[in-house]
Amino acid sequence: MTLRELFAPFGLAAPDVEVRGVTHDSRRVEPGFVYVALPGRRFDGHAFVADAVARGAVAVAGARALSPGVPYLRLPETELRPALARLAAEFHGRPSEKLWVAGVTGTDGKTTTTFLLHHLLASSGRRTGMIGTVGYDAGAGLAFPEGHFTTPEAPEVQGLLARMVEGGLTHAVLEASSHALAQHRLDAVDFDLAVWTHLSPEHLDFHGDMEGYFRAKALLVERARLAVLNTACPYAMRLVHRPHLSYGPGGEFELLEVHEEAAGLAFAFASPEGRFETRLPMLGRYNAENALAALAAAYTAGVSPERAAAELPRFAGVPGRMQIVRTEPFRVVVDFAHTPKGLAATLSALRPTTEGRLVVVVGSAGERDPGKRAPLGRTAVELADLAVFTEEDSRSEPVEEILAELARGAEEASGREGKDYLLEPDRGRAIALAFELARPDDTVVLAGKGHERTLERENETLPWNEAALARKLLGLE
Ligand SMILES: CC(=O)N[C@H]1[C@@H](OP(=O)(O)OP(=O)(O)OC[C@H]2O[C@@H](n3ccc(=O)[nH]c3=O)[C@H](O)[C@@H]2O)O[C@H](CO)[C@@H](O)[C@@H]1O[C@H](C)C(=O)N[C@@H](C)C(=O)N[C@H](CCC(=O)O)C(=O)O
Ligand SMILES: Nc1ncnc2c1ncn2[C@@H]1O[C@H](COP(=O)(O)OP(=O)(O)OP(=O)(O)O)[C@@H](O)[C@H]1O
Repeated sequence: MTLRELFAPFGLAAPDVEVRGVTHDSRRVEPGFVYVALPGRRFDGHAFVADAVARGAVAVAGARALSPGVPYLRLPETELRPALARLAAEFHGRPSEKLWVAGVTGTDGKTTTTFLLHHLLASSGRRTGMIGTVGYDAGAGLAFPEGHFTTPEAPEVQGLLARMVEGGLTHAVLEASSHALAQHRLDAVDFDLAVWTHLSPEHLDFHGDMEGYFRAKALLVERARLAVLNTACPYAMRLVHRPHLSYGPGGEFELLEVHEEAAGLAFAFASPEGRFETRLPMLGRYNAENALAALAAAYTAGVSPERAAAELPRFAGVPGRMQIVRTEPFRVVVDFAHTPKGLAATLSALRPTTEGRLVVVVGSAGERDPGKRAPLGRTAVELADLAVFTEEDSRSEPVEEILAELARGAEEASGREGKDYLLEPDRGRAIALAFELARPDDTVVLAGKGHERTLERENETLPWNEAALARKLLGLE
C-alpha cells in the first residue's frame, strides 16, 4: 500500500511511496513505517518524532505543530488513537472484514470464555484464531509472547488478524479489555459478535467509576452486529436494546443442573433447540457459566447446541487457569490466581471437590503491589489447610522479605491454630515439598504463575512452565 492511498481518506495528499508498517512506538519504526505520536502517562510520543524519522519513518501523525521533514498528518489529540487503529487496519487490508470476529468482554471470565468459544468453533470445523491474555493463535498454535497484553495495541491486533486471513482462517475470537476499548485499540475491528460475561468493580483508577467502566465495555456491544448478554448481570441488561441472544437465568441458554466433580463439571442446559447434557473438564462452578456464554456465542456462528455439547468434553482447558495436572492419588491444579481475591476464588472453587486437605503453593511478586502480600498470606491460610510460601518473580527484592510479609499476613489469620504454613524460597523446591506432604484425596494448588513462561529473579530470568514442572516432579513425563 502507498502513502497516498493510506492518507487519502484523511484528506492529506502524500507521495506514492510504499508503506511497510504502522506503529505508535518509535523503537519499532523501520524504514517505510508510519509513526503515530501518542501522548502517554510517562512520555509524549511527539518527543520521539525525530527519532522515528531517523529510523526511516516515511510519514508521521501527531497533534502538535511540527515539521518532521516527512508528510505530517495533524489531527486533534483525541483523534490520534482512532487514527492509529484506522491506519493499521487499512495498512493490513481491513482483515476483520474477511473474518467472523467475536469480542469477549467482562471483568472475569474473558480468557476462559475465549478459549471455550475457540474450541467450539475449531472443533466444529471452523478454522479459528484467537487473541487474549494467555497469548495468541494466528493459525500455527498458541504462542506465548513476552509482555503480551489482554488486548494488544491496534497495530498488533490488525497484524495478527491479517496473519489469520493469510493463513486461511475464517473465524477469530478476541478478548476485549476495557482499557483496549477505552484506548481505541479495537476501533477498526468489524465485530460480528460481542460476548458479555459480567461486570464487577475493577480498574476504577483508570475508568473513574463504575459508569465509566460500563461505558467502555458497552462500546463493544454497541459496535457489534449481535451480542450475547448475561441475564445475571444488571449492566448487561442495560444493553438489551441492541440485537442480542441472552444466557443465564430465564435466558435463551440457561443452566439447568450443575454437578461439580473432581475432574470437572457435569451440567444440563436449555437452548433454543432443547435440553442437552454435557461435561466440561474444568473446575469451578463459574466455568459452567463461561461455557454457557460460549455455547450461546457458538450458536450465533451456526454451531448447533447438540454439536457443541458433544465437543465440550474434549476441551483441553486453558493453560494455567484451573489446569488439572492429574487427579489421583492427590489432585494437582495450576492456577494463575495472584491476588487475594483471585486466590480466595480459586481455593473456594476447589474446596467442594476436595475430600482431603487443600494445600497451596503461593508467592507474591517483587516490585509490584507490595500491599497485597500480607492479605495473600492471610487468604492462603484461611482458605487452605496448608500453605507453602515461595518466590514469584521476586525481581530485585529479597525473597526472604516478601516471604516474611506473607507469613505476617498468615499469622494474622482468624481461626488459625498452630503452624499451617511453610517457607521455601526456591519455587521448584516448594512445589516438590508440597507434593511430598500431600496425602491421597488432597488437592495441591500451584498458584500465581499460571501460563507464564519465565520466572524472574534478581540476576536471572529462568524459563518456566509450571504445569510441565509439576508433571516432571510427579514422574508423569
Ligand atoms: C495504563 C495504560 O493503558 N497504559 C498504556 C499507555 O501507556 P503510557 O500512557 O504510559 O505510554 P507511555 O509509555 O507514556 O508512552 C507514550 C507513547 O510514546 C511512545 N514511545 C515511548 C517511548 C519511546 O522511546 N518511544 C515511543 O514512541 C509509546 O509507544 C506510546 O505510544 O499507552 C501505551 C501505548 O499505547 C500502552 O502500551 C500502555 O499500556 C500499558 C503497557 C499497560 O500496562 N496497559 C494495561 C493497563 C492494559 O492495557 N491492560 C489491559 C488488561 C486489563 C485487565 O483487564 O486486566 C490489556 O488489554 O492488556
Ligand atoms: N463467570 C465468572 N464469574 C465470576 N468469576 C469468574 C468467572 N469466570 C472466571 N472467574 C474468576 O476470574 C478468574 C480469571 O478468569 P479468566 O482468566 O477467564 O478471566 P479474565 O477476565 O480473562 O481475566 P484475565 O484477563 O486477567 O485472564 C478465575 O480464576 C475465576 O476466579
